[in-house]
Amino acid sequence: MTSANAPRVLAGHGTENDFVVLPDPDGAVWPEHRLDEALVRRLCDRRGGLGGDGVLRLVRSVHVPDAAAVLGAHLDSCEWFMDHRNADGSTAEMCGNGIRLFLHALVAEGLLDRATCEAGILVGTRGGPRRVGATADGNYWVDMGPAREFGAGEAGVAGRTFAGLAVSMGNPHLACLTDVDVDGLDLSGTPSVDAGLFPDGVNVELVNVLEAGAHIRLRVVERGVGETRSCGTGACAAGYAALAAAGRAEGTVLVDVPGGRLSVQVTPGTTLLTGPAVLVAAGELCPEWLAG
Ligand SMILES: N[C@@H](CCC[C@H](N)C(=O)O)C(=O)O
Repeated sequence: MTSANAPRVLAGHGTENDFVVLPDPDGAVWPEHRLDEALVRRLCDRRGGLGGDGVLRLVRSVHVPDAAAVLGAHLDSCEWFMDHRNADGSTAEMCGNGIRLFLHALVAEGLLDRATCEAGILVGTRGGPRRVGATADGNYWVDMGPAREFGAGEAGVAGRTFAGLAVSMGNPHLACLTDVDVDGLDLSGTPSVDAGLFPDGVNVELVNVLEAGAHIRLRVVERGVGETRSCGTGACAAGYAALAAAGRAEGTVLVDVPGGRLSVQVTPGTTLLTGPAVLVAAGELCPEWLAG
């Protein structure tokens, strides 16, 4: 079934952190008022909608009203803007798995050529510009900027209290290194955290160190979503915390998540996240469903 008025849609994931992708290069298909919180929730609904941890709109920065404010002098160097929404309809500053899928989808949709993608481009996000590109082996890397510590906190999860490091990757994280086997935890609830330290909410990572400063396993409860099978910014925050716990300010950490494996390279100046991006389907949204 095809219809002239049916918006194009793709579905994909990065280490099984999955997204509904809406191509909207000229901002004409999904103006802000149309892609509202309620529609994002419906799209991400795993039974009544397509299902996903969030939505990524592929749009040129000039068509995003608040892009100039967040990108400033970088507006001209960021042709594209990753308009990310969490499954509950809220916006986030950054999404490490989403931005790799964003680049992959730009190429798949013919909006960016492969050579430019391999060289890397600057993408606008609500957390500022981020450089992202493809690796020779078909993965994607993103320069996430430096991890910034902003205190120590605790998370109440599954009837236990976990101590953690508050780390900003543009968005807020509490990375909790623990000896408790994270695979055995019930993460169906919302973690309790200090609202003073996290006034805008927080993503909580529960982390087992497999090899000090080199290899970790994590599970994550994301702000605006709940438990997901991966979180790119969370992997960076947890990698940074694992290195700090090993007394190091730099290094490369392998991060195992329920949905696969990511690599996080930390230097004093930046954080490089590398991992896969997968498109699963492409088609169109049914006007009848949209009108419902
Ligand atoms: N899954 C993402 C992070 C998405 C945003 C997060 N839920 C927040 O609200 O900060 C990632 O891969 O980084």
